[in-house]
Amino acid sequence: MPADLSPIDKAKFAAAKCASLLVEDGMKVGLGTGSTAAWMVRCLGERVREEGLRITGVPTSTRTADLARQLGIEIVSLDEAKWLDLTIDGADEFDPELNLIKGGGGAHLLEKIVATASDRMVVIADAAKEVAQLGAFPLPVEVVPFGWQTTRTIIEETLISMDVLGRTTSLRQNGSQPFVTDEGNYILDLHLNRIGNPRQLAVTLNQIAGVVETGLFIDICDMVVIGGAEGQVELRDIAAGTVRQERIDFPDTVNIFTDL
Ligand SMILES: O=C(CO)[C@H](O)[C@H](O)COP(=O)(O)O
Repeated sequence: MPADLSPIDKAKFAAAKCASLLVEDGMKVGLGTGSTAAWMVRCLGERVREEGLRITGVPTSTRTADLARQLGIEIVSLDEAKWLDLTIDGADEFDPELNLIKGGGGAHLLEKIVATASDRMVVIADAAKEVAQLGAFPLPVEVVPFGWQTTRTIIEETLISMDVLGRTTSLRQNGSQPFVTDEGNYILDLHLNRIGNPRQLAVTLNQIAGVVETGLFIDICDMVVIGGAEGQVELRDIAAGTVRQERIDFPDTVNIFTDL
């Protein structure tokens, strides 16, 4: 087992490796964004190289596109692919109904478009992402830069009538500048602590002019693969009512991680 990987990275790797095995030859696959998704892209790259797996990937960010290209995965735009067999992505939180908060990496707009254009969305996560109720992770809301301060005020006023515990917002920064998404927008992080009704909140926020998309993914995720630091994985499919446990063997050399 590689000595230099932290327990959390081992957990992310286990989930990513397990989900990468769901990909079959000829599939069109949505490639998520973030550190867990990056492991999955590396695992798919390994399968492309070593098994000759033929897949077409649709990346959800420039970061993921760059990584996939480097690893020899053929990538196309969503417009070229049109519809996908499967999207595999990380998440910041998931609840018992597999509703999600995403957007910690600022890519949730493209991630949501890609996930909803897929037959199945599989989330890969470590156990720390599981929550009884969404909201401890600040909810990312992508907003158009034009008039963003007005949009922020309207969001804050709207939150007064919502079933949430906290109501402060912050503009995501990249150093001393606002963080800018791949689509040229800003991100407001909503510090809500607990979201009583995620479905209602998502619909309400999406009605505000200037809001492009929220990081709430409601009824989009089909299955979560939860990885553990010892290589154990749990596959939870709420709709099918199944929970499956498996074990993923870690590669026994350090190099395989750096080579992936
Ligand atoms: O939504 C995302 C990016 O927009 C990521 O999937 C989410 O932030 C999880 O990231 P990580 O796997 O690094 O914990």
